[in-house]
Amino acid sequence: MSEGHNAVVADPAWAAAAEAIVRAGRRMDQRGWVPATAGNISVRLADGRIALTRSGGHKGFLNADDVIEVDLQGRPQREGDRPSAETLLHCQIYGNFPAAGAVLHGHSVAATVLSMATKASALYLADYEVQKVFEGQTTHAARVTVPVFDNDQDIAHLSRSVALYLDDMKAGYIIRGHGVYVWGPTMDVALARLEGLEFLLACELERVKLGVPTRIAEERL
Ligand SMILES: CSC[C@@H](O)[C@@H](O)C(=O)COP(=O)(O)O
Ligand SMILES: [Zn+2]
Repeated sequence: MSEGHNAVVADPAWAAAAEAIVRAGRRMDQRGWVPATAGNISVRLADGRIALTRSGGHKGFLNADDVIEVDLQGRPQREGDRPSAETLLHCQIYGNFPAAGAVLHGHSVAATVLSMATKASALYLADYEVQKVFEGQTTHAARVTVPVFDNDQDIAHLSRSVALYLDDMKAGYIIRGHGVYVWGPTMDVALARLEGLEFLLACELERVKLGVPTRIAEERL
């Protein structure tokens, strides 16, 4: 169990992680991806500690004290700390991907609306140059699958559905009517992937609104 994190000066690695989370929250808020108190953000430090947002705060107005430590099972490391409601989804990503260093969750309009406009269990992104922001993607001439899971307030139950597909995810995943989860080896990479995914979902939403053909879902939106 670590000391409290108010004395961040004494722990530069923790201070850097908290600062990365605060900056990411501001960025996500500027883009309209974390309305009200939506969203959660975490970083895994080199020593394995997980820094995560407290539950219930506005992610655009975070400060270092809004970032708390949890272990890989999601247990807060300081008595009284209330971690994100979706802590288990962060821990699942860190447990599954040893190289994951940051996890981002947002509630954009595009992710929310597109995932509610179909009952399909995946959305597809194809023919876009920006797909290359995702891991292993080298060309627009490909189709990137983004799994969609039905929303569930039982996060342990939801995580068991996610677990079945986690190894094959190139661009993160979507929870229906809720939002996206994206990760990367560093906060900068995770933010770039989130920005790429949100850009592509926004493009698809525009196409649906224009009534032009799209390959976003295998059934018609
Ligand atoms: C505005 S309600 C959103 C929450 O239910 C949840 O989905 C969320 O993203 C934020 O929860 P939090 O507990 O602050 O991490
Ligand atoms: Zn959420």
